[in-house]
Amino acid sequence: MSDVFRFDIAATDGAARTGAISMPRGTVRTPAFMPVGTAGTVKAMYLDQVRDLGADIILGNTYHLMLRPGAERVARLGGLHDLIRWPHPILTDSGGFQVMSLSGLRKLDEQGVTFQSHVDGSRHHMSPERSIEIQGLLGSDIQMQLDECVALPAKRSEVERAMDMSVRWAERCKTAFGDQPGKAMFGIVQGGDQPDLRVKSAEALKALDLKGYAVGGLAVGEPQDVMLAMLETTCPVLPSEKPRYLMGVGTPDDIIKSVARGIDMFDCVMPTRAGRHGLAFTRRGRINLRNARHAEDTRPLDEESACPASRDYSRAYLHHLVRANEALGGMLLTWNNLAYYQDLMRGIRQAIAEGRFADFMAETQDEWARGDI
Ligand SMILES: CNc1nc2cc3c(=O)[nH]c(N)nc3c(CCO)c2[nH]1
Repeated sequence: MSDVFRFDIAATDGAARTGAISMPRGTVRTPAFMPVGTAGTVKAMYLDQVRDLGADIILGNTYHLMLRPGAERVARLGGLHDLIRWPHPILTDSGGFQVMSLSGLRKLDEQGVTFQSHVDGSRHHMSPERSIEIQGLLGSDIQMQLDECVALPAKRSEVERAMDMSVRWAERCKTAFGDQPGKAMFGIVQGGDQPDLRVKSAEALKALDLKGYAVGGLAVGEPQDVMLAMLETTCPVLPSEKPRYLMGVGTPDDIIKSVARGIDMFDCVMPTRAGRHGLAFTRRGRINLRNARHAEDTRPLDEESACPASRDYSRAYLHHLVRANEALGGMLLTWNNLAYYQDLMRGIRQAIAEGRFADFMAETQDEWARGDI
């Protein structure tokens, strides 16, 4: 396998781009949605199914995997790809976001984050260097810098402090990552809802000449229009020939509007988490299968879908499974939701390639607006 990491843009339509990221373990068609495989599994799915739905890459988490089974143990077992039997690209988040949202007793300073494991209470310290070392032990193809994501709303001084430190951590992560042909370390733009801080962060990371750039610090409680405004501020500053990854986003509407502003990659727990809670994403919007109105509805979620979970099972049966809290309910709805997300990404890529993305956006939003069938 060649040791090249490269991003080729095949077509653009306004600020939207479609193309492919080529890596030794495979090619990622963009815009891409990355199913979240937090602890080495996309919950309630077999990874063969995930692949068959069209996913080219999945996301893993440094925080979860360093705590259990442990980064050195994963390395001794041959790395994450062999362990979970996913030979395609894996992107790993650096752990900072998860530490701040999951762990106890955490302290963050220039050296890194110190925290207590939510698994067994053990204490850990993670520096930017250690985060990159862990991602290397896991065998990650795209490694994220360690950063500090500030929840919004936040004081400007807090946002600025975290943004400046994240830039310094990006420099340390670049040094720690070194030169790994075929792999990439992405910087993460911070700056909260402050346009000038977003520009400062993007300019500083651009100067590091990294292989890709994430837009972080969003999908943390701000309204969608604030998120989109930050993309309009940030994307034009980032190098157009490098991939742009919007972290933690989002709903289908978030995704389509973010693609229109220049984003190439997404990850979000929504399709998988919502599936486990009885929610189905469809071309006509969201359906809560717990609702009694589905109890005798013999229609499938979407008879036009290629996914068996969407096409072959009645809403009545899905309603029963959800109400009975049966594992199969979460499995089928997760399968349906990931199928819908990958179908949406495929439609987005085709529309951009054919220069009809604006029409595609309008048609898709009209279908959602028509509401539940
Ligand atoms: C659900 N919303 C969300 N916003 C995020 C923002 C960040 C961020 O700013 N930095 C890092 N490292 N990860 C982030 C993640 C986890 C990945 O999905 C986020 N997830």
